[in-house]
Amino acid sequence: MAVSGFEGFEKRVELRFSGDDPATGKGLRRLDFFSLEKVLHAVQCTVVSAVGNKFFDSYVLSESSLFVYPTKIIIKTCGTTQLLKSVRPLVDHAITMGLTLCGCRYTRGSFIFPDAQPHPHTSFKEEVLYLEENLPKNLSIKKASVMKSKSCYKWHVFTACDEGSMMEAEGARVDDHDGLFTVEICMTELDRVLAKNFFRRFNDGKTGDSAGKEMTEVTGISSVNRNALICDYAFDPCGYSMNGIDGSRYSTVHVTPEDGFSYASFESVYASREEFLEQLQKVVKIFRPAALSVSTTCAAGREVWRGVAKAVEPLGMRVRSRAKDEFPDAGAVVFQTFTARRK
Ligand SMILES: C[S@+](CC[C@H](N)C(=O)[O-])C[C@H]1O[C@@H](n2cnc3c(N)ncnc32)[C@H](O)[C@@H]1O
Repeated sequence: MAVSGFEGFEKRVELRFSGDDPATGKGLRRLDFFSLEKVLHAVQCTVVSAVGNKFFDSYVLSESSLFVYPTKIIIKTCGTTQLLKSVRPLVDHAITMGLTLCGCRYTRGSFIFPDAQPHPHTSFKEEVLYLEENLPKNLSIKKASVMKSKSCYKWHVFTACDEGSMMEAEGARVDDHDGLFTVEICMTELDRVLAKNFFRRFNDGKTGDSAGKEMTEVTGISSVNRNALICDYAFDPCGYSMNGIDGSRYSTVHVTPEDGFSYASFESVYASREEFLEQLQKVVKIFRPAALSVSTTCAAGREVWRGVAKAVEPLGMRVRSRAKDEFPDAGAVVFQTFTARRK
C-alpha cells in the first residue's frame, strides 16, 4: 500500500484472441490455475475467490478482478499493482493454445496517488510505450488518447488491433464483437455514512466471504442486478470486492471506503441502455459520491451515453464535462463527469 493511502483507481486491460479450439470451445479457460497464479504474481496480486458458469470464469483478486472467456480476458487491478506485466505472459500462454491476440484495450482513470505507482505505470506515456514493446507486431493499428474533463480526473485509453479485427468492426459496426457495450463507473468522495458499511467490526468472527455476503445485502449491491450470481469478499479491516455473473455478462464492484481517499467502481456490460441507466441510478444511490465519472464504450453510431445526465440529475448530480473519441476496434468512447450539488 502507498504510504499516503490506498490507490482505488483501477487499471484495466482487455485482450481479445482469435482461433478457438473447435474440440472443446474452452479456449483460454483451459489455462491451469497454477499458470494463472504465476501471471498474477508478476502483477502482484492473488486470487481470493472464484466462480464460473458455462460462459466464463470470474476471479475476485486481492486487488480487483479477472474474467476469463474462451477468447477474451479482462483483468482489472488497483493499488500499486503492475497490471501491464500480465500482457506478455497471457499472450504467450494463449499461443500455446493455438490462439492469436487480435485486440487490446487498456483504460484507466487518473490516479489519486500517481507518485506511488511503479514501472510501467509511472505515466500514461510509459504505459503506452510498454504496451507497444510487449504487444505482438500484428497489432499494427493503434491509438492512445487522454480524454479530459473539467476536473483533475481524466480517462486514459489505448487500443490496438490487427487489420482483420479492424475490418470486421467496420463491417459489423458492433463493439465487443457480441453486441454488448461496456460501462466503467468511477466514484470518489463517497458519502461517509454509506462508506462505513464497508468497514468490518473488530474481531467480528467472520470470514472474508461471509462478511462480504453481508455487505452485499446491507448496502443494496445485491439488488443492482437480481439475476446475477455474486461472488463477494470483504477485506479486513475494510474494503470490498464483488464479481457478478449473469449468463455471459459480468459485473464488478470494488470499494475503498477510507475517508480522505474513498473510491468505488462499478463496471458491467449491457445490451440495453434502459437496463444500464436503471442500474447506474442504483449504484449512485449506494455510494452517493461527490464526484462521478461514467465511461461508455460501444459501437460507433450507437449513442448509449445519452440519458446518463438525466438519470443522475434527480440524485443530485450535475454534469461537468463530456468528451467523445473513437478508437480502432473499441468503437466510440464517451467520458462524462458529474459532481454532487451538495459540494
Ligand atoms: C481490494 S479492495 C477494492 C479495490 C478497488 N479497486 C477499489 O479501490 O475500490 C481495496 C480496499 O481493501 C482494503 N484492503 C484491506 N486489506 C487488503 C489487502 N490485503 N489487499 C488489498 N486491499 C486491502 C484497502 O485498504 C482498500 O480499502
